[in-house]
Amino acid sequence: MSSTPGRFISFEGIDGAGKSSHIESAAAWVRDRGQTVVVTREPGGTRLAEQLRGLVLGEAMDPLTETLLVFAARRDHLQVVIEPALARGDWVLCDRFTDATFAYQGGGRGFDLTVLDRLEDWVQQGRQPDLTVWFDLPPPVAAERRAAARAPDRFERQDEAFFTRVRDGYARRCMQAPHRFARIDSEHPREAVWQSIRELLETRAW
Ligand SMILES: Nc1ncnc2c1ncn2[C@@H]1O[C@H](COP(=O)(O)OP(=O)(O)O)[C@@H](O)[C@H]1O
Ligand SMILES: Cc1cn([C@H]2C[C@H](O)[C@@H](COP(=O)(O)OP(=O)(O)O)O2)c(=O)[nH]c1=O
Repeated sequence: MSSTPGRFISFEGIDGAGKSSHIESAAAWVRDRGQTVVVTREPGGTRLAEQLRGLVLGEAMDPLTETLLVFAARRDHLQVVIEPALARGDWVLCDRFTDATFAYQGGGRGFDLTVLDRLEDWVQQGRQPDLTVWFDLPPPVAAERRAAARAPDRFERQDEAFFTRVRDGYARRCMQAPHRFARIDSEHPREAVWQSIRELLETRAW
């Protein structure tokens, strides 16, 4: 049995911002405090949603198709993994959630935000993360980090202007939900970034 009710924490930011580098450390930190933790990601997190992820990251498609696929993956993920975990009292740490759709499909692709609002309502039925950690850094710095780290997927091949719109999309969501969002300056060295995350978990997640 968990000693506190579960929390749903999402990790967001443009590609190369540092989410993956910190999510396992955050999970270990929470586990050390006696909680059961589920680490998961979007698009993905279930057998079906991982298949949809492969399509979204690999196949050319129009923005509406892309949007419907990420929300279909999210629906399955919520029903199969996230809601059952929260009902058990587990903590769910999720590498990206719906803010990514507003940032990438809304900001990056220019897709209609009012349609995204409606899909969010239908798919999530009011479910939102308790805390969203937004790793923010300038697109050129993220591009340098990515270039040093891995081969690009369909999104990572986009130009700087695309990632500037994605970043602006995150900034808009942050302004709309300041109680939920926490911005971390991830241009800082890794240890400083981790320190900020730890402080955030101590003060806003517990
Ligand atoms: N604070 C940091 N300073 C410098 N490099 C970093 C920092 N955080 C992460 N990196 C490196 O940047 C690259 C992208 O980080 P990653 O965690 O994969 O980003 P994301 O999951 O947000 O796409 C990796 O090579 C990682 O080692
Ligand atoms: C969740 C989500 C992700 N994405 C994109 C952003 C990322 O470029 C990609 C996968 O995210 P991510 O897991 O961060 O990629 P990686 O494992 O390569 O670090 O999917 C969307 O466009 N919309 C969404 O709703």
